[in-house]
Amino acid sequence: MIADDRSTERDEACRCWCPASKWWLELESAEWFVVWNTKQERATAARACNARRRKRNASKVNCLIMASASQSSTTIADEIPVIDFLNPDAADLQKQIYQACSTWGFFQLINHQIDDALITSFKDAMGDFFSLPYETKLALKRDPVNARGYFDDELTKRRRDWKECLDVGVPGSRNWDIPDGDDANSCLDGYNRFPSRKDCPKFRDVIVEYFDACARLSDQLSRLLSSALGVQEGSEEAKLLDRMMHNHTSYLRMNYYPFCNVGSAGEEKSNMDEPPPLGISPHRDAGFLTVLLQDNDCHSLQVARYEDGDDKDTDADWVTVHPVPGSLTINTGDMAMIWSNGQLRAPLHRVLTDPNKVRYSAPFFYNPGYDEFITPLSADYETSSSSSSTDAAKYRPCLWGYFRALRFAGDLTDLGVEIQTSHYKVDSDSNHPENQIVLMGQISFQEPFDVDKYRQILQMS
Ligand SMILES: O=C(O)CCC(=O)C(=O)O
Ligand SMILES: [Fe+2]
Repeated sequence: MIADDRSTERDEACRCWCPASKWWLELESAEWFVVWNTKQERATAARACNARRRKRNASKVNCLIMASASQSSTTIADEIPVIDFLNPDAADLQKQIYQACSTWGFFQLINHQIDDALITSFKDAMGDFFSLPYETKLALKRDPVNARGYFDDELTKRRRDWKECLDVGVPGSRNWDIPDGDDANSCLDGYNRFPSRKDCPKFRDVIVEYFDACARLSDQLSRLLSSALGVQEGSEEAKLLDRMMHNHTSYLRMNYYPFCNVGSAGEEKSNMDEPPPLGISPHRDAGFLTVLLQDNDCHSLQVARYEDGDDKDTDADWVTVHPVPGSLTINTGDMAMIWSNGQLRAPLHRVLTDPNKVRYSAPFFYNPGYDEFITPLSADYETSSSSSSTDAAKYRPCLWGYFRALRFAGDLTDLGVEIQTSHYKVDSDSNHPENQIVLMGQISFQEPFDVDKYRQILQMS
């Protein structure tokens, strides 16, 4: 049984609150409550609900499926692969990573070799930062000409997230010793804004050390993925990764999710007749891969489960990613999906809010150089028949600096539809592949991108 005692007070429409998913359920009949105790029953319920939703052309039954996934999360979470980085069998390690990234797009990495003491200091540093007075954090606020810094007003897929963040990225000079605001440090994403040493004495040193450790780990993971995809070391195709090691444009995001006792319209919990807001709305990470440090106490990250060959975003079946103690959660992003011609998945995921607990997390986004055109590996733009020795390319080349600038613009301000990899599918009629060339002629990747200045071109796509 998943609903708490409020379920006994269901109204005509059989609405009830599901504490497991923290979501309202709209049900047509009470028998739906009891069918979710096993995975098999849950799958049957999901199929029946989908059929019912299609028939009624309604969106509400979605909630039922989301809730059912997290209800049985103790068993389902076990299915997100746990991979041991110290596996002595290199071929087996590659295979496991490939399998995880081509199905779930997520796995949990144990024995990742980032020091426990560093992780503890990093978590303490995050806690210190987010406990600063709001005005102190606000003084570091990001803006339309600097993507880095503090913010609490991010939009994901045009909806405001329930979180506070601080973004710190690799300096333009690639040298952490040069002062953050120095011209040498500016790049498309702007420049870093750290709290003062007076406010957070050890913060900068700890963040830089953790950042560098994540970059090294990301490089190792990318190479394992690349070998698993059959890319030969030293080959032309491997060069993207060689360059990425030196020209990556990664950033580390520190997330703080306050507990949430309001509905989506901001009313008090007692009056709530809307589902609560989300910590982060469903999205895919834009870069190559993400190294995520999760919160051991508050488990709110959910990933969409896909059936074989299924690539739909609607009707997602959500599975909670309970962090294995000591692990880092890894997922592949949009650029890995394009690069692998769709063999690796950029998984849809979201973060729930919690009515009682705060949560901290820190994704490190490992991103290519701004000027890289990410192109499907060993794929051919001429090939249309499956009898050819190379696969037909599924995506057109994607300029990372353009994709990143547009994603940032969409996080900051509502531009209409957010840029997605689907806009680069060979059969898409989107203007992005052409617009990226136009924009490339107008901007410099060594200068902060100005969202307001290029608003017109951003909205053209
Ligand atoms: O907080 C989390 O666990 C995930 C965060 C996330 O998905 C993101 O910041 O892109
Ligand atoms: Fe994410």
